Amino acid sequence: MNAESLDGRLLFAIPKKGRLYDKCISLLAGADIKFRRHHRLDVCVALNHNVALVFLPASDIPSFVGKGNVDLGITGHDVILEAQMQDHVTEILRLGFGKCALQVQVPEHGDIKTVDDLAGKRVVTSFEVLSGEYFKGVDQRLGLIGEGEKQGTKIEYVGGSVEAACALGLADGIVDLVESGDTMRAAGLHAIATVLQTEAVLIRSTTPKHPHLSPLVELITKRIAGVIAAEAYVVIQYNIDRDKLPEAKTITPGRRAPTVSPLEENNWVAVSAMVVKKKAAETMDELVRIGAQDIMVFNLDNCRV
Ligand SMILES: Nc1ncnc2c1ncn2[C@@H]1O[C@H](COP(=O)(O)OP(=O)(O)OP(=O)(O)O)[C@@H](O)[C@H]1O
Ligand SMILES: O=P(O)(O)OC[C@H]1O[C@H](OP(=O)(O)OP(=O)(O)O)[C@H](O)[C@@H]1O
Repeated sequence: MNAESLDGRLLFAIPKKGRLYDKCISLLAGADIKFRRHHRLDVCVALNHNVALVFLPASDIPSFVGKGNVDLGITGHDVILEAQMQDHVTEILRLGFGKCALQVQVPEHGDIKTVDDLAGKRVVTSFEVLSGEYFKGVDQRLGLIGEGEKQGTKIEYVGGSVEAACALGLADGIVDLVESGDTMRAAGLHAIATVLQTEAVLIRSTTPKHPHLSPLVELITKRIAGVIAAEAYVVIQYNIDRDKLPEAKTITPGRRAPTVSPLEENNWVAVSAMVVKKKAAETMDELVRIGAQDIMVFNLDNCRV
């Protein structure tokens, strides 16, 4: 790989490992962005687009995109705020994975029960900016900073294994990401407040360095949006008496409108519509209740919405 082979290509940053990696790789496949990554190389050109993929730590992606070094990226909403890049990057698409919450946690059986109890004590985190802002608000409200002798909450950075900090005597509480809560519970902690909800997002620079690449950014965005929608929706198809159609349409309104076709049977129609995958079973129950028959549900491989 040399610098010339990247010339003129759209640079697209992907997390090189961690929680977002696998999902990003399957999104690229769904969007038909083909690449062959050589062992240990963090940059590779796409085989079928004017794109080069750059594999970076998720937490570095906001500043690479924000400063215009790369044109497009996938990372967590949380790390954009932590890198203070929210004014420099535009979140163009929420991706529906990497969903978790940044939470304040304390030992389950300790004396500290609330955020106010923790204020003024020691907090360990990998999110020192977001935690600092959060506790600044708490400290101000409690009068711990500003006038007088009292001390504000002490925020200390660690790069990983944050959940061990209380047991090791380094902290009275921590601020860390929680998805299932397994890590938190295994460490004997529980959450007492939520700082932020987050998920993975597709981002571009707010002031792009290569505006001529905008059509390619839009094409990739539409393809990725299609992959996300295909994962979130199913197609439901059923037959129903035409007299029940108004009710059926309220149960399956589709994204724009349901497709209704006449059947070769007096007064019966076939209906098909996109339905949110999570609500498919519930929707089928409601259709059965109003007399629908031959109800079928199909997964989508891909779509454009
Ligand atoms: N348990 C989780 N569930 C869902 N999303 C998560 C979870 N943990 C982290 N994320 C999301 O993934 C992003 C990257 O976190 P991750 O811990 O995978 O990154 P990393 O620090 O680059 O990897 P590693 O911890 O292996 O060094 C986070 O900023 C967050 O947006
Ligand atoms: O609520 P849970 O489902 O248990 O997920 C939360 C854990 O996931 C993340 O770490 P990860 O496992 O990605 O590893 P890391 O600590 O090396 O970042 C996060 O830092 C928590 O430790």
